[in-house]
Amino acid sequence: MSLYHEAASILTGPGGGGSLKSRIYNNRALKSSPAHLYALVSETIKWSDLLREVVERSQLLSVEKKLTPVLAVLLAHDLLLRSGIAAAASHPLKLSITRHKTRLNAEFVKARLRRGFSSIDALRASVDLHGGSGKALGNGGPGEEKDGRVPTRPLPHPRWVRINALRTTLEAQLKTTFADYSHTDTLVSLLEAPPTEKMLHIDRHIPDLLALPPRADFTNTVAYMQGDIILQDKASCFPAYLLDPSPEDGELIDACAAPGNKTTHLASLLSERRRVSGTSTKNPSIWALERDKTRAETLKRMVETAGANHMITVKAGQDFLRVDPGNEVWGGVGAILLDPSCSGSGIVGRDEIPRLILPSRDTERQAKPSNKKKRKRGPIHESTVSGGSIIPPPQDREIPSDSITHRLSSLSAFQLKLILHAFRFQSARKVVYSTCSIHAEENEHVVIRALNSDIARRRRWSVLRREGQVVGLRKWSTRGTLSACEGLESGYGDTTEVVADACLRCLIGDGEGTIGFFVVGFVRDLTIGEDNELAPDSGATADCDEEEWEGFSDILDPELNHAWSSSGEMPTGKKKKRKK
Ligand SMILES: C[S@@+](CC[C@H](N)C(=O)[O-])C[C@H]1O[C@@H](n2cnc3c(N)ncnc32)[C@H](O)[C@@H]1O
Repeated sequence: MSLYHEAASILTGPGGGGSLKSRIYNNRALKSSPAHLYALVSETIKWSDLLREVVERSQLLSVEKKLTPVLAVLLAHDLLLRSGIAAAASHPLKLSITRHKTRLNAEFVKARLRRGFSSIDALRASVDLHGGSGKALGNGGPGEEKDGRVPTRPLPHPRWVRINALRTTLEAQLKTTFADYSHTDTLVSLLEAPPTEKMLHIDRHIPDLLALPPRADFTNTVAYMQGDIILQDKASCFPAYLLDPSPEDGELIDACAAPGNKTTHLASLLSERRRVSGTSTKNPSIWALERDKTRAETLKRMVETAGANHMITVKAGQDFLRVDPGNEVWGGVGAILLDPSCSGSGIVGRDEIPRLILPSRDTERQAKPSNKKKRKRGPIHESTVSGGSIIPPPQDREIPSDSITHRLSSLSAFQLKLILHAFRFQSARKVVYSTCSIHAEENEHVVIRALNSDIARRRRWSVLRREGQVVGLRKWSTRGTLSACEGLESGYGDTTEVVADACLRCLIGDGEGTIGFFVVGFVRDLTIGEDNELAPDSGATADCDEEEWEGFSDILDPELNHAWSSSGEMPTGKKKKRKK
């Protein structure tokens, strides 16, 4: 049996327990060198997300009928990432892949560029850092276009705690809940300290945000139970802070609100601004829209616990796309926060298990997305390698073959629709859009399409430039990926560089302790009227079909430091068991 057939049998055969390494090294029936086999299998798993894409786009499997998806990714790995196929020149496996070398190479280059990497070395560094080509997607390489800084080793994820200004102050919490904590100036020293150390770091970008050691648990504290403190990842605090809500904005909409982290953050920021400016109003000024009625219940409870009932009106079951922006009810809305469902690829922990992702043979479907609505899809892996041990694919589960590319394309179409819909609100002058995705398709590409839209040009929407951003985020150094921002149509006022610099990205594992995240602001110049040269707005987005696949909603997990869980776990004083 060749090296590749042996590797394929390891990847698709029954697990049998033990680590991947021990299973290879202890298997005396294998003919290939264990070191060679282990390197091939583990590296192919790491690169499989990208290799899957290359194989699918080259249509290799529809031509080479004898190749299985596993063999295809193994061979593509050696052809594209190593020195070539380890087999005799006339070996049928070698021939089956080398005759497609040119096309595979071209698709490999495109896949690299789609992820925003200018060189193979930068892509390799990111894949090594993140342990996979899926996680590296769209990151633009950690620091690649910034300062070439690639962290040498991953640091643990801190616990982030947001102080809720509706109920308390940072000073009060430092004197009570965190009274016996020492302070450190740097996040790195906090993360390098023993996990039991009572230490905190006051964040330098987001006001009222604290970093605590990864294992710190506050869910039993009075402050947590009464909503004085909220567990919320740092990146998740960017959108409300970037929107910078002020009394002059009038009313605000949080269009995709549940479970309510960003809604309550908006309320906290706004109440602080009101307090400082002496503006007082008893009227609610934030509309929290949530399409999913069950999730809206969690939202309501979160709003209540945060003490924000007097500021927030929850519209349970309300689809933002079904709201008429011209209706007078919304006439006072000056700012909109959009944090829609996304692929969730930036969420730490969700994708920690390295997975073998295999290509589909169904290239016809790849070329033409199905029109079926709302089909939820499962994971696209066949085998899962957990902590180095192989878990065979569940026998009773259909193995869906849809590609990530199609998921991203339907998600991004939906995300764009939401932005264009927000642009239609008569008095809106600020929109913030965010995702917990690392994919450029859901981030910079959506921004460019939004800026190129008729409605943006007609109503004079542009990006919120870096110099106009709140001070903490102006200082944030990781910006949008330049190459992913190309494609601005002529006539748009800002350059690609300005747009990329306006976008903010959070990277996993770059030492800042965030999940993978993207956020951008749009602003509208109300001093000049609409551009009537352009065709009148048809309002068409509201009538469009829903997206095919909804993607992840911000499933909040106390273990991962994302506020309360989507199952509705709230600070009741009793810990409920979460469903896994
Ligand atoms: C990523 S989550 C939002 C997380 C929330 N912003 C937070 O920070 O807690 C996306 C939410 O948007 C909701 N959603 C998706 N499409 C929507 C739409 N068209 N109108 C209203 N809500 C929508 C989903 O049900 C989901 O609860």
